Formats: sequence, C-alpha cells, structure tokens
Amino acid sequence: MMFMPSPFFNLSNRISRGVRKLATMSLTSHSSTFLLPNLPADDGPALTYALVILNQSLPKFTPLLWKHAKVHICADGGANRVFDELPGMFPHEEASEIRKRYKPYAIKGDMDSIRTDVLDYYRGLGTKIIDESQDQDTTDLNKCVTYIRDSLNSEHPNLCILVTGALGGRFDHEMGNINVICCFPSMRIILLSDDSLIQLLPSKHHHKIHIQSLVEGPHCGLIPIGTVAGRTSTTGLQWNLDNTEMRFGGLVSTSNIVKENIVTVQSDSDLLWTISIKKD
Ligand SMILES: Nc1ncnc2c1ncn2[C@@H]1O[C@H](COP(=O)(O)OP(=O)(O)OP(=O)(O)O)[C@@H](O)[C@H]1O
Ligand SMILES: Cc1ncc(C[n+]2csc(CCO)c2C)c(N)n1
Repeated sequence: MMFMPSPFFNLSNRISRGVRKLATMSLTSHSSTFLLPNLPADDGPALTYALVILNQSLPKFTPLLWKHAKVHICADGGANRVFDELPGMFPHEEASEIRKRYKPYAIKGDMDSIRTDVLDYYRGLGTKIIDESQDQDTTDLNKCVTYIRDSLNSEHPNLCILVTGALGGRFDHEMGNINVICCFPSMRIILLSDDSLIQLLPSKHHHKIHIQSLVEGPHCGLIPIGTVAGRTSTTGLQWNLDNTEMRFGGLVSTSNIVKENIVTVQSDSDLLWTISIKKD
C-alpha cells in the first residue's frame, strides 16, 4: 500500500523542525574591543584579527588596529595610503622607520591604483604581491577576503577581518564593500571608517552585542539588505523591535540609540548592524 502522508504530516514536521531550529540556534557575541588601546584578557574566545586597508584616507585609529591584527593586507591602492599616510601619524619618527614597522604581509588587487614606487618599495621589503589584474569582475576587497579565507583561515582560526576606508567616499565602492560582507556571511568582517562600523548579523544566529561605550555609540541602526526581514526582535535599544517587519522601501531602523551595555538581536533575515564611532 502506498504511504499517504497525513494532512498534518507537513504541519507537524514543520513545527518540530521549527522547535529544533530554535533549540539549536546559537548565540554569537560581538564586541568592538579592537577599538580599545588594549584587548581585554577576558574577551571570551580569542579572535584573531586580520586588517585590510582600502584606498581611502586612513582612520586615525589605524595604528591601534594594526597592533591588534596578526596579519595586514593592502587592497591595491590601500598600499599607497600606508606608505603616504602612516608616517604622518608619527611626526617625531623617521618616515623610513615607520614604513618598515608597518609593512603589509600582502598586497592584492588588480593593481591599477598602486604606484610603481610603492609596489617596488614593499616588494623590496618582502611583502607578497598578488596581482589579479585578469579578474575585472570582483573588487579588490573581495579579492583580499577570498585570499584570507583560502590561505590564512586554517592557520588563524576564529578570524575577524577589520576593513579600513570602507565607508564614505564613492557610493558604488561603498555598496561594493557592503556587498562583500554579504557575499561572505560566514566570515566575520567589520567595515570601518572614522565615523562608524558596519557588520553583518546572519539570521542563523542570535546576537549579543557588547557595547564599548568608551569608543562607540550611542547612534546605531539595523538594516535589512536584499530581502524583507519578516520578524526582528531586539533589546537594549531606545526603539526596540518586537517581531517587527523591516524592508528597504519601508521601515528600517536608523538613528536608533543604544540604551544598555548589551544589545540583543534576533531576526529571520540577515541584517546589517551599524554603530557610530566616537571622536575623542
Ligand atoms: N572612494 C572610495 N570609497 C569607498 N571604498 C573605496 C574607495 N576607493 C577605493 N575603495 C576601496 O578600496 C579598494 C581598492 O581601491 P583602488 O582605488 O585600489 O582600486 P579601484 O580600481 O578603485 O577598485 P576596484 O579595482 O576594486 O574596482 C576598492 O576595491 C574599494 O573596496
Ligand atoms: C556588471 C559589471 N559591472 C561592472 C564591472 C566592472 N568591475 C566590477 S569589479 C571591478 C574591479 C576589478 O578590480 C570592475 C572593473 C563588471 N565586471 N561587471
């Protein structure tokens, strides 16, 4: 006799799958401790930071990010910024000393923006040069993240990629940079400027964001990207969401305010989390 599923089979199956999903939903913690002068020892499971420098003015906290990062990669013309701008952040030291101290591990991109003198200089210091000029379909940031994922992830598990110069500037580049964090949802990538940071909160986790109020906030936002976010719930914000629908072209949470030391977010869709960075 042929098996006939009961009319309730799908429903009960869906419910039990839903329950299982809730029961197994993992909690991911986030904390911008990389903006503090020293990484706290009790920072939970240690993250290893990789720093990617894009071709925009370096944020003032670049030396701090460099110190916290285990590996430093320049996206094409980002190398010009390290060469030109880092010595100016240490006016009392010799430019050549600073350039040797802040030597990128690799420079990767389509190499249409790095100057020849800069390329020759870092090649001479032993920096890996990865020329992908044949690929005109992915951005230099995408190329760098791919390199980190494929070549560095096994050596450095629990990697978090900090990206400077990702926001502000040309709008197509900004959107391209945001697209990169959506292209690699399982990697932790944080886009930074002097004014704000952005990261993806994948829907398959619940999120606990430890606010570093010395260096970030209070302005923040939660933005659905690419699709409707049917249900999002938050705690710790002035305008919390309670199973609220958000969509581009409708409600998105901007100019929200952090009210507690911990913000929690759960949603059925991937969201962008953004928070302001304090000027000192
Ligand atoms: N004005 C900008 N605003 C935001 N991001 C930028 C800007 N300029 C450069 N970037 C970032 O720096 C990366 C390297 O930039 P660069 O100027 O070397 O190359 P590009 O040819 O402009 O970029 P791509 O080759 O990726 O199109 C870019 O991929 C982008 O992520
Ligand atoms: C539909 C489409 N739009 C734009 C580009 C061009 N493009 C995209 S990323 C990039 C940077 C390469 O480093 C360039 C030139 C393309 N290929 N396909």
